[in-house]
Amino acid sequence: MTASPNPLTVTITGAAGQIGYSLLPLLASGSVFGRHQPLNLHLLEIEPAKKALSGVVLELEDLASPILKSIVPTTEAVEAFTNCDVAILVGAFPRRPGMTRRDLLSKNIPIFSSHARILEKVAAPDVAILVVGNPANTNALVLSRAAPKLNPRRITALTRLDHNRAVAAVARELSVSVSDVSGVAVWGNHSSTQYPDVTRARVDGKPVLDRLGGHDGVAGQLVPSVQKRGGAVLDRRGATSAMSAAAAIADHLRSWLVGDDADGKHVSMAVPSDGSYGVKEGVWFSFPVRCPGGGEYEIVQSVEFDEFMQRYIDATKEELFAEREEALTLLD
Ligand SMILES: NC(=O)C1=CN([C@@H]2O[C@H](COP(=O)(O)OP(=O)(O)OC[C@H]3O[C@@H](n4cnc5c(N)ncnc54)[C@H](O)[C@@H]3O)[C@@H](O)[C@H]2O)C=CC1
Ligand SMILES: O=C([O-])CC(=O)C(=O)O
Repeated sequence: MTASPNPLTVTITGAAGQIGYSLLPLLASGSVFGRHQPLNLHLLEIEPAKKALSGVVLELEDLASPILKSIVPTTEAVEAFTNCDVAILVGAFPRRPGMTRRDLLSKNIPIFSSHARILEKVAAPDVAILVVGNPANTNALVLSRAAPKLNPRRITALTRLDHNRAVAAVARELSVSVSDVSGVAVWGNHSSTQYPDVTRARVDGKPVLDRLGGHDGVAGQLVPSVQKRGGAVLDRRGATSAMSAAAAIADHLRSWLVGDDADGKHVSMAVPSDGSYGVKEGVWFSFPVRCPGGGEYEIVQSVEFDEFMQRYIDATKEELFAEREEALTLLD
């Protein structure tokens, strides 16, 4: 996506929530779509958050951003999604204590299917959609089922936060700069079954698995620490990750829609499975992808699985197909 003199219309749902609050300044500063790309921001919230949203709008105005051409706060999804080029779907029903993933799904299916139907009708025809609200992978599937006219390749879900967590963990462990780390990928679901694969990690192009403790070392420490990182933040902050989630949304959109991986590194993104690596079609699965920019992506095809890796992939794949079955039952 090269900067266009025409404003890009970006819709953020759940805009007055914690992630919205950290994401909006990144958008307004131009650090996502570029400092010369004018933006219209459409901010969707639910009625109880209307007043808080109006406060967020005051702050957005006070950023005095030269690229913000208009700000539309609304509680009407049709108004929010009309002509939108990019939809960032953050607004979701939150997980409450004691809720299972099925309970969470049943609360979120109506939200994502109703947004899907409206997006299909009123958004720009090639709207690019990023699903953030949890359970993100399966909400993306629900969205696609409810809006069959939307191109599934234009619907992605966020696992870049997990990817960034894994890259940062390798860098910390080896006391190197994150920019020297490559070859890390996150596979599967944005949940504790995700597989953050650091077995192919490289620093300055050299393999580092041995320095990370080999298969046993990473299975005992680094992998579970990335899988449970969201819980660790929740435990200390008393709230879920928001600053790092917003930064990951910015990274995801930049890679996917602008294209910033010219240095040859791949990134991780949940995209519709196409049979790659034995993941049958029908779920949004996180794969390593390369993004040339302009909304294209290619799943990296060259990774060889050993038994160690296959076990993790099977576990996260099974969870996603089980979530799919539950979602399809609830959708019927
Ligand atoms: N995929 C990922 O890596 C991550 C996903 N998340 C998920 O992102 C979501 C949002 O997180 P936070 O901003 O921290 O939550 P939050 O609760 O602070 O904000 C969510 C906002 O969504 C709004 N909302 C609820 N239903 C809505 C609807 N139907 N339409 C429009 N807005 C609606 C709420 O009023 C609230 O302001 C959660 O589902 C969370 O689990 C959070 C971190 C990482
Ligand atoms: O469970 C949540 O809402 C937070 C989350 O996804 C994460 O931190 O990865």
